[in-house]
Amino acid sequence: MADRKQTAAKARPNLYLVGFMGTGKSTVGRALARRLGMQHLDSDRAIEEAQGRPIPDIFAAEGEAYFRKLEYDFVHSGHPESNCVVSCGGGLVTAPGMIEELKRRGLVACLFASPETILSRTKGNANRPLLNVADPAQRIADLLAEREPIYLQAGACFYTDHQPMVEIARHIERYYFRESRRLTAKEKPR
Ligand SMILES: Nc1ncnc2c1ncn2[C@@H]1O[C@H](COP(=O)(O)OP(=O)(O)O)[C@@H](O)[C@H]1O
Ligand SMILES: O=C(O)C1=C[C@@H](OP(=O)(O)O)[C@@H](O)[C@H](O)C1
Ligand SMILES: [Mg+2]
Repeated sequence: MADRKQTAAKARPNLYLVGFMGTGKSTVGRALARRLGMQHLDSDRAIEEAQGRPIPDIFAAEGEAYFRKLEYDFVHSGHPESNCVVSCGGGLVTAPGMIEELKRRGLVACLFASPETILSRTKGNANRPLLNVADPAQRIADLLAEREPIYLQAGACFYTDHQPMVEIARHIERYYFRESRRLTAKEKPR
């Protein structure tokens, strides 16, 4: 019986959190993993650990395209197939084919916030090289305009403005329970 329970636990699909910088993917992902009893991974942290250097250094030395290649490798071969809540870096789903790959591997929740909220949540933090510019508000507006169509088709949408993190985690947890049951039922042979 204990064995059967363990086997069932092993089959839980990954939950990927995607969305723009500052929407709360890393923070909410940690809380969600605790609630769901799953491992938490952050693509940014995994890349930094594997590279032995922080993201701004990778961008400065190697450029953004190289960082996107590291994200590609993380998704395709750098993380477990199941049982994980994965907080993705904000640009990870913008490369062609990445959304499809995440959806093939699990469930995808996309977090949203207004440009004002994004600015207030990211200002004063130098760890996001794309926002280390003279006018971060303008950069946020430009990047959002470019990326929003991609985020809108990336997965189930969750709005985070004026929402306590615990509420966001609860909403996504409900989505995960509902959709993972549906997935498991679909996979069961008739
Ligand atoms: N719903 C929220 N309400 C208030 N602050 C938040 C919320 N979500 C995230 N934050 C804060 O915003 C900052 C960025 O969050 P983070 O999880 O790093 O975002 P992301 O990984 O999407 O870039 C952190 O300081 C975090 O505590
Ligand atoms: O949106 C992006 O292109 C990026 C988002 C960052 O992660 P967060 O979304 O967790 O800030 C990090 O991967 C890198 O600075 C690039
Ligand atoms: Mg993050």
